[in-house]
Amino acid sequence: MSISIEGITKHFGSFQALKNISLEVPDGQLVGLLGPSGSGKTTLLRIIAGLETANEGRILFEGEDVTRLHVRERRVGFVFQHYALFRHMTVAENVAFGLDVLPARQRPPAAEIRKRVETLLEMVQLGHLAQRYPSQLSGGQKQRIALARALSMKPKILLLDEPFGALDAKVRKDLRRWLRTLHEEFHFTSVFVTHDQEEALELSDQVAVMSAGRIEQIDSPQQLYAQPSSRFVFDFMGNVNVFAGEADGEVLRQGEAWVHLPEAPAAAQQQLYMRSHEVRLQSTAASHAHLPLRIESISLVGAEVRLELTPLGWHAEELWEVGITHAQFNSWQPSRGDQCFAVPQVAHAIAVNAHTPVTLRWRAGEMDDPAAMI
Ligand SMILES: Nc1ncnc2c1ncn2[C@@H]1O[C@H](COP(=O)(O)OP(=O)(O)OP(=O)(O)O)[C@@H](O)[C@H]1O
Repeated sequence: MSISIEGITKHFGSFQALKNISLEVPDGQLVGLLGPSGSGKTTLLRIIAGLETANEGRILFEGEDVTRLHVRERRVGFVFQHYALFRHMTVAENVAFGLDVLPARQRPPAAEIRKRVETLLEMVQLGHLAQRYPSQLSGGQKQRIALARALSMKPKILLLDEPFGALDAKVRKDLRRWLRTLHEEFHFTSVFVTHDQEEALELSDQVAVMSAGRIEQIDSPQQLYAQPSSRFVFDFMGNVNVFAGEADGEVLRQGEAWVHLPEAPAAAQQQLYMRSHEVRLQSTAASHAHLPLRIESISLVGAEVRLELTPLGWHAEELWEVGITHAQFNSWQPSRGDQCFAVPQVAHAIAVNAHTPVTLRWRAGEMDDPAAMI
């Protein structure tokens, strides 16, 4: 079932929490609402659910206007960060709860409810815990039960508010993978809230990045990462290396550092944003960039070796961070205090008062000195 969000505005007194939000969630998609605390994610989710009313705008499910429908009539499933299971009920009773309390006319026969609960518990792989009480479950298990309970009403739409927020990193990762599988198998449409960019990128078909009550960008995870449409999205999507300089023709300079841009920029004051994988390190400067750095720290992070670097003879607000492979690390054998040069492969230029970055690429070949490559 598709969800259309059309021009939603929400005020709390004089404070405007949502500013003209529009978003299309196609049938069967999983859409993540990503943004810092207070950006309006939960408020938007509650408006979709019918737990909160908007001041302006409409919500449509499969083309039908549900803006004025009561939460019960919208028939959506919810999962919240805090599992909210009933402590005095067993796992099976918790999952059956929504069905048990239906008016007699709508309630399925007891045998069917039992069967449905069994199927749901199998689905979340917790059939063997049916007779336990919530206090006897781990956090991850409780959250799976909460999900089974939300699915007991066979919702076509499932809304999740930081569903894995309170769990440790390993359990979160397992649950994400498992939610994705469930989603594909049962084909519901989901909107979930998170402030964790890794979670949003891993789970979503589309991510809506929110900031101060607005949607900054809606895109697939790949597109969002490759082509952030604003400075805010860039900053929010994880570590980024910044070189701020003054353009002199095609050359951007600051202190002893310079970068020869593929073309002269429109404005003199520019910032180049480069993600860790868009920069290489060399033992000498490349022909198009002179960005000397000193190694501050070296840490092994899973499959890569991450270096933190300080600019030498120029300034950056934050340390630079570049990842290299273990093979590169082993042949180079760098130590703290060693010097090297950053070589941008791709950079995103943002003029000082501008909002939207321009992506710059240097032609391979003119870029690297093979002898100096690390
Ligand atoms: N009932 C309310 N009354 C007044 N202000 C509210 C109310 N609910 C939310 N707000 C305000 O609206 C803004 C958006 O809140 P919301 O909970 O939607 O943000 P969020 O992005 O989900 O944040 P978080 O990640 O911290 O949960 C916040 O500034 C919040 O203080």
